[in-house]
This record gives sequence, C-alpha cells and structure tokens, in this order.
Amino acid sequence: MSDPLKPVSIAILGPGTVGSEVVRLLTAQAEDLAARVGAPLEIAGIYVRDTSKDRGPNIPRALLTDDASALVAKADVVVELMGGIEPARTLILEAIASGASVVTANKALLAQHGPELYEAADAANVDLYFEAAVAGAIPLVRPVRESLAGDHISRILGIVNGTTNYILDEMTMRGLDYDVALKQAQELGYAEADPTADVEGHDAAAKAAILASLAFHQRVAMDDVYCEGISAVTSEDVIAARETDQVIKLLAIAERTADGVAVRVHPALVPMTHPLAGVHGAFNAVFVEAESAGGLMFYGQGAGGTPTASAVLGDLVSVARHKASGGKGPHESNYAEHEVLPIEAALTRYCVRMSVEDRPGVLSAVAEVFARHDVGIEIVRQVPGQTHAGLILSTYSAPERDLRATVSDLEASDAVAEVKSVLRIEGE
Ligand SMILES: NC(=O)C1=CN([C@@H]2O[C@H](COP(=O)(O)OP(=O)(O)OC[C@H]3O[C@@H](n4cnc5c(N)ncnc54)[C@H](OP(=O)(O)O)[C@@H]3O)[C@@H](O)[C@H]2O)C=CC1
Ligand SMILES: N[C@@H](CC=O)C(=O)O
Ligand code: NA
Repeated sequence: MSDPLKPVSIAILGPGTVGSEVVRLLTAQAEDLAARVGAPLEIAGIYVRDTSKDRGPNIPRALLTDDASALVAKADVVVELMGGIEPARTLILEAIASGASVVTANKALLAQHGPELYEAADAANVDLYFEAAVAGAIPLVRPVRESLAGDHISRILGIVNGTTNYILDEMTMRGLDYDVALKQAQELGYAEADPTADVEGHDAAAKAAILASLAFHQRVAMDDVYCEGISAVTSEDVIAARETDQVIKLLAIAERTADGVAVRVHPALVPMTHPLAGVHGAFNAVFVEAESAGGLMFYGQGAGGTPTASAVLGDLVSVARHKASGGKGPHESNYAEHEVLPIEAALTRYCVRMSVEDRPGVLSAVAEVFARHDVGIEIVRQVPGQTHAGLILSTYSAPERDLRATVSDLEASDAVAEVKSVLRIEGE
C-alpha cells in the first residue's frame, strides 16, 4: 500500500478517439477523481509515434513522448488505447513486469493473447482491467466477472459492435447504402482503425470470446468463435426483412449446454417486436441469462470516444484505488473445461430467400428437399417475379448441419434458379 496522498502516476498509450477523451476527462474531472481514489491521478506522459503532430487542445504537447518503455517504467498505471497486437502486447507485459496495473480497451489483443496477459498480471499481483473492451460504455465485463461470479450463466446474446449496428440501422431506417453508412461510422469514431474488423465480425467475435471466457470460467479463444460479418448483407436483404416485420442485426451468441459451450457471431433476422430490434445507431444491448438471477439486460453506447472513455475511467479509478489504498481486482477464473462445440451443432432457424421456376410442382419439389433433411417449414411466402417467382421460407429450429445440407441440395435442385440469401432467425 502506498502513501494515500502520493499521486498515482498514469501513462497513456495512444491519444486517439478514446485516448484523447480519457486525457480530457482526467484533466477536467481531476478533483473529483482524486477524491474518489484518495490520491491525485497524475498523467506521467502520453505515448505517440510522432511528437510533432498536433493532437488538438486536449492533449498537452509537453506530455507527449515517443519513448514508450521509459514512460511505462515510471507509471503506477498504464492505460493502453493504441489498439492492435504489437507494440501493445509488449508494452503491457513491460508494464506488468515493472509492477504497474493495466487498463486496456483492446479486445483484439485480449482475445488473442489474454491468457499470457492474465497469467503475467496474476503472477505480478497487479490489476488487468478491460471494461471498455466489451460493449463500450456499458458496464458488462464487471457484472459478468464479479457480480455474477456466484451464479451460473447459461447464455449471452446481444449486439456488441456499434459500427455494424449503425450501418445496418442506417440501411434499414434511412435506406442508406452500405458504403455511405460505413464511412459515417468511421467519421463518428465508432469503427476500428481497420474497419474490416467490424464489418467481418472479428471485433464482435473478440468480444464474444472475452465474454464467454468470463461467463463460463474457461479460456475461449477467437478461433473458437464461429464468425460471419455483415459485408454480404445487401439492401435487398434489408428490404425483404422489413417486409416481413423483421430487422437484420449482427448478433453475438454464447451458450452453455449439456454438451459444451458454443460461441457464434453472425447477422440474423430479429422480429420487430423483440427488444434488440429497437437498438439503434451505435448502441449495444446484451441479454445475460443466469440460473439464479434469471434474465438481465444491459443497454447503452457501445462505441465512440466519450462513452468508451467513461468505461476506461471507471477501471482507472478502481485500479488507482488499489494502488492508493491496497487491494486487488479479481484474478483470471479458468478452471472449467467444457468442450467448445462446432457451429454445425448449433440449433437455429433459417430464412431462405430464393428464386424458383414459375411452374406447377416447384413448391412440392422444394418442400421435398427440406423433408429429406428433416427440416420443418414454418412459413412460406411467394413473391411474383418477371421470369422467376420469389420464394421465402422460414424453418423451424433444426441443427445447423441439417440446414446447411438443405441449402446445398436446394442449390443443386432443378426447381431452384438461385438461392439469394440465407439468414438465421434469432430472438423468438
Ligand atoms: N473507438 C471506439 O469506439 C472504441 C475503441 N475501443 C478500442 O480502443 C482502442 C483505441 O481505439 P481508438 O481510440 O478508436 O483508436 P484510434 O485509431 O483513434 O487511436 C489509436 C491511437 O493510438 C496510437 N497508436 C496506434 N498504433 C500505435 C503504435 N504502434 N505506436 C504508437 N502509437 C500508436 C495512434 O497514434 P497516431 O495518431 O499517431 O496514429 C492513436 O493516437 C482500440 O483497442 C479499440 O479497439 C474500444 C471500445 C470502443
Ligand atoms: N469498433 C467497435 C468499437 C467499440 O468496441 C464498435 O464499433 O463496436
Ligand atoms: Na463495457
């Protein structure tokens, strides 16, 4: 335990969208934060690659340094907001080795190298906090890691990527083109430095891996998460969804069943009446189902500089309190060994949109393909077309492997001109 009046020295790595807001709020709220921590928080320096670049009025030039290792070595707490794997990983390990606690928003790093970082932090008896890494401002890591530590979480389902929710929402509500909506999301500071991580689902998959690891008390890596992004979602899909009172959302789903755990990220049709359908813009919403607590819902801003800075500062206050007055946050809990199940085992529903020959007998030929794989059809809608008829079929719940085999046979069928899209249906 250090002298309660001695300042806690903070190193900021990366004053970008999030980091610059953290610095602004640390300065603007200095008195409140000092009172809450029990010691002043002092910025020891801000690491950048180029110290000559102007970074706006919130970033004092005098604090800039391009010597990350020297800065990390003199800090009590290192706040990593650069993103990416290297040099973030090495600098966090250096920080931990020198006895500093770490706050990071870097989900990509945690999903790939989490075990190495948790082990180092536990061995050095320092904190590693990462509330901002999952669902931005929403308190979610702490509730799952701490508040629900006495319960059994069975399922987590939600929207955990602000950029893709913003894009899909703009396409649905305002008919915007995909590319225009993505550009806006980048300008608003929601997207990752390389937005491929957002639109291909990798960012949501990293968050799903982190949440599943915390919820199921075992290591779930990025590679364990089945991942499909939204880059293949077309305006036609969005319109077809709206015509059937549904919306398309990129969902992250982590489930624990009797057979093991399954974690997946993919676009899905959600009924308009479901609460997730009402999550607009860059907002996120996550449902957590636990044995004793029942259902819990978390909702708020999942991206953006200021909201994310709130989560970073919350962590910073916690770890600084430990530096000022003693104590330590939770260590990694990874004792469980559930099997990680493949996507083929998932039970889900499909909506298949296709164009078919406009002749008698086609409907029964299509129905026969579904029956061949024991997949029940719940709803059939036919849409007249010029050369072909449009057919939209929604199935009952079935194993993914049977649904895939059905689609593959539909593609090979003479009755089907084209399978235009296949979307899972969730949230009913
Ligand atoms: N933006 C958001 O809504 C959210 C972001 N996050 C996470 O927060 C982290 C930061 O994101 P964000 O602020 O948006 O990112 P930005 O790209 O806006 O900022 C990154 C900052 O880090 C600096 N940086 C990047 N790479 C290096 C490097 N190799 N060496 C030194 N400095 C480097 C950049 O410097 P320079 O200006 O010189 O390029 C910039 O100042 C990421 O891990 C991201 O996933 C988490 C939740 C929400
Ligand atoms: N790019 C991410 C930022 C927050 O994690 C997102 O869009 O959700
Ligand atoms: Na969060």
